[in-house]
Amino acid sequence: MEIVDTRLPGVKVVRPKIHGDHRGFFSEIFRSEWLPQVDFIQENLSLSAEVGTIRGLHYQEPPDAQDKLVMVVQGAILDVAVDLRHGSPTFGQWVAVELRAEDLTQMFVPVGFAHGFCTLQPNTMVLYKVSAPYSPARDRGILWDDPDLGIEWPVAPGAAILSDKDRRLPRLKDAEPIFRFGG
Ligand SMILES: Cc1cn([C@H]2C[C@H](O)[C@@H](COP(=O)(O)OP(=O)(O)O[C@H]3O[C@@H](C)C(=O)[C@@H](O)[C@H]3O)O2)c(=O)[nH]c1=O
Repeated sequence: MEIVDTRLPGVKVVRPKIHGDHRGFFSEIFRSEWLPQVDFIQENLSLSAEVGTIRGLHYQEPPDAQDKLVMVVQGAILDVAVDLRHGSPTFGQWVAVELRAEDLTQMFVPVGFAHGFCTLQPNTMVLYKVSAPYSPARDRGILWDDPDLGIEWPVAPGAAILSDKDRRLPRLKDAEPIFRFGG
């Protein structure tokens, strides 16, 4: 297993060791000691049928703000985290990592960041642990194509498949400031 930092401090890439043999492979995809500061309490699985499906950019308000550890068990995604912490040197910046079922690469997205992804293959299944329970009342988001973010999504403008909820999300500049850097 290898954990590497990304250009956004706090967002990490986790690469589990894959033990291949004539049957297939075995892999430890999570150990609590890898992320000792985090206590995951819920696990989610989503299936996106079409290439170019975008889910995001999502976060929950405290006290139900969530750390997330995201992986793909079928297909592939471009996984994105955006720094929402006001006062952070990287506020409004994003990082994107390709996660593929073949290599089991994972992205750790801590509290204070929005999370979203775009599917790169049909029938992509994303499995992710979260450190706080789902709270519809505290569910928030930022518009996926907010021009102030400039995220380079791998889908042509107009071709993205989105939920109605995600189409109506605010831009970062219009979102309530919730997270403060260092607080
Ligand atoms: C996220 C979530 C949704 N739901 C329900 C609500 C709704 O009826 C249905 C679909 O919900 P959504 O449209 O919010 O699902 P989705 O757009 O896949 O939301 C997810 O997107 C990714 C990017 C994340 O980071 C997650 O935290 C989560 O926000 O599932 C739960 O019951 N528990 C949950 O934890």
